[in-house]
Amino acid sequence: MTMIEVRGLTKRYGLDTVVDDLSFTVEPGQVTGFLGPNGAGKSTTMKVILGLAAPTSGSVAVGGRRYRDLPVPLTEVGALLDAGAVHGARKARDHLLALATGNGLPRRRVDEVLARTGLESVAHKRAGEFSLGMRQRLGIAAALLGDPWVLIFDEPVNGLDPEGIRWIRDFMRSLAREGRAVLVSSHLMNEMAQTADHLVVIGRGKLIADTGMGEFLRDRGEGTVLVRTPEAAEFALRLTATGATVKEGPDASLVVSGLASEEIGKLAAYHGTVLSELTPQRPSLEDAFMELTKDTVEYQGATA
Ligand SMILES: Nc1ncnc2c1ncn2[C@@H]1O[C@H](COP(=O)(O)OP(=O)(O)OP(=O)(O)O)[C@@H](O)[C@H]1O
Repeated sequence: MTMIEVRGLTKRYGLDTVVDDLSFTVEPGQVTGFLGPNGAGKSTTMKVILGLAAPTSGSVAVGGRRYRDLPVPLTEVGALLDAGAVHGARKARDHLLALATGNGLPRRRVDEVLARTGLESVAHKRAGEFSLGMRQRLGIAAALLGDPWVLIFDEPVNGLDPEGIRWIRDFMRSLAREGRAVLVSSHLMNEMAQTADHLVVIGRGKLIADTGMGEFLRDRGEGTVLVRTPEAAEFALRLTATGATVKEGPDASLVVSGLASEEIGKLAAYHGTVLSELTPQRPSLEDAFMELTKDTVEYQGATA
């Protein structure tokens, strides 16, 4: 069953069309990356899904229903929009308890989500004393209170250190493995490549791409292979003879395209060529994303 369905969504603020006839779906059991440059309309779309902003036209459904028709919304969809939103003077556990009782959810859920997000030992600390990473965990704990099948995270890794980023990434993947639908926004392609199974890319409120992550990576080229050998010139000739394209890389290395690393290794073995490095290079996702969205970036620098 499709968990989030956005159909022909348009949102205008005054004369500005912030979301423009946008349609996409978010499926269960996977992380869907919602990607776009700053100001593309990601947060606005998420707010409409969560009933925090009304669509100008079009529709959004969560589990087949509009947000406002969900009897207990927290049990259907949880969201992390702004980690700073927690009242700083409140203790973490009290914050979650207030949310649980206010929404008619069992109190035991508070301890369950504290455990799940690794916050048990700081449950009695004030949220104001939390680091950004801890505040994000608290926000995620709140989103999970109602054990919802749909989760929405707006730029959850912004400003986090590598450990915090890794934690959130693994957490989102574990939620998807449980069969939940996870929609997560970012303006960083590389971040998405490590997290998302599916990609929805928007620019200036319009859909630019809606594709599986694997498909996106394949379409953006096979990538290249970095090769180092003391016999660079000779091996380069052998490579080009097979139809591969060879360019000079950093420090006298070779950058090979059109031939997989396994084939390059076999070729070297056949000719008795010593290789000191054979490294497949990931296609530059950030470049692919910039290329995709370049016409939609609102404010380009003078040199762009
Ligand atoms: N309440 C509002 N009133 C008027 N304009 C708004 C409002 N909310 C958002 N906007 C405008 O809508 C556009 C899209 O904003 P939005 O926050 O949805 O983009 P975004 O893709 O989430 O970007 P970012 O990554 O910068 O948060 C921006 O130009 C923003 O100024």
